[in-house]
Amino acid sequence: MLLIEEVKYSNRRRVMSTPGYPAQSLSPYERVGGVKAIQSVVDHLYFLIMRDEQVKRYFNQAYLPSVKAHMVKLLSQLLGGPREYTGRELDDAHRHLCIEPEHYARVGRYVLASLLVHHVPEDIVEVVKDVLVAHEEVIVAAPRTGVGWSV
Ligand code: HEM
Repeated sequence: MLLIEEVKYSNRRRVMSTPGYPAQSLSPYERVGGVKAIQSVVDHLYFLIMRDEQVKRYFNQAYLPSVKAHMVKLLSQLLGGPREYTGRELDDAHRHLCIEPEHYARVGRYVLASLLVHHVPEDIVEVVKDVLVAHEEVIVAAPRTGVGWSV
């Protein structure tokens, strides 16, 4: 089962209606700038991860272009974009890595930092943060919730 599901937004922003154009509501995916913006966020995320001595070793055996492509699709789907994620379930993708809780928190902070430096609206950052907290137990070896989530 894919545990990260599309985030349902109750507070979809209404774009001001222009005479002749109907009001539209934008998904979080559209609000952040679509796939190009999400690719930039993910590039930045792995830039940070691969410069962190504590976490980069987990990726020694990984084929990074594929991991990044899957992360782009997962994040896009989470934010209400196309449902195109074809990677493994998150528990299957991470179980063999025996990830420590503090390393999950480090990567989580990098996710949030990457969103912030790309000027992703704060309400969307908050939703991603909630998703990260909620999915720690799927990804880490022995979860210890609630550690180190401030950026
Ligand atoms: C923060 C939440 C995380 C999400 C949403 C996430 C998401 C993903 C996704 C979508 C993949 C690709 C799956 C596939 O290709 O089938 C992946 C792979 C991977 N992730 Fe994560 N990940 C997270 C946290 C972490 C953390 C904390 C680490 C290590 C410190 C990590 C290390 C890896 C590695 C090494 C792979 C490649 C595994 C392999 O190829 O066997 N991930 N992750």
